[in-house]
Amino acid sequence: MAGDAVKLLGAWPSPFVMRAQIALNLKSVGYEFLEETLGTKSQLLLQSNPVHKKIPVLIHGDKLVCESLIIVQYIDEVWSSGPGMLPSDLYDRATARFWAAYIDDKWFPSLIGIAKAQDDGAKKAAIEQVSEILAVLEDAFTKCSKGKTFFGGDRVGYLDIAFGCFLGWLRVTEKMNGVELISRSKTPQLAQWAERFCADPAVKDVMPETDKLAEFAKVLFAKFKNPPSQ
Ligand SMILES: N[C@@H](CCC(=O)N[C@@H](CS)C(=O)NCC(=O)O)C(=O)O
Repeated sequence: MAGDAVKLLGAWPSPFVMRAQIALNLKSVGYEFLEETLGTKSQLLLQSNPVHKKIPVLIHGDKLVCESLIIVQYIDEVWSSGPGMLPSDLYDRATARFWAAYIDDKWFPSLIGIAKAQDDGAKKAAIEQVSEILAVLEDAFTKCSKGKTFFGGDRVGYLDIAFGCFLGWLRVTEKMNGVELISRSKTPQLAQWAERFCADPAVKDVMPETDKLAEFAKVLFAKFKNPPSQ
């Protein structure tokens, strides 16, 4: 099973796709990347993820796995030799899953809320909300890392992947709005963690370059302001 061909249906700007890429890199699993164009849906995508019609989709032999965090756990379990991505302690595992859900439910929507804000007041409120969430995550880092370098301990793990995949979009948001969201003065632990995460060999080749992502973001965010008429 582990030896079956692996393909990943994705797109380079997608943080969710990056989760699967980092997990595959951590396990040294070779894969073919099938690039989707965001904004359109290929026949392969519609067939592979008929429920949500979203990327990423992991195609492993004849098996299809959807939803990025489920894909990360699938990769961890199928290529099980070496250290696991979730903590070995059961309570720590539950805690990592709790924070991963918080990141998808609260953190990313609030980050995107900055781009969606329609006026300066709404933008200021959205930036404040993101800062409050980052303060919560700074505290979560202290508790989860237990003095080590990553949320998962000595190496990049499940929660590092769940949160770290958004660092490119965070940098773009900082750049486009002239603000610091994660910084040594405001969130010192997250600032150091972010540097280490982006420099990790499993991450650095798949983390999009900020200027390139910013160009993509400009086009996307313009659509938030002026949605195409139906
Ligand atoms: N919960 C999903 C979210 C995936 C997602 O939102 N993917 C975006 C690309 S970043 C997508 O496919 N969007 C197309 C659409 O919403 O139609 C996951 O974790 O995999």
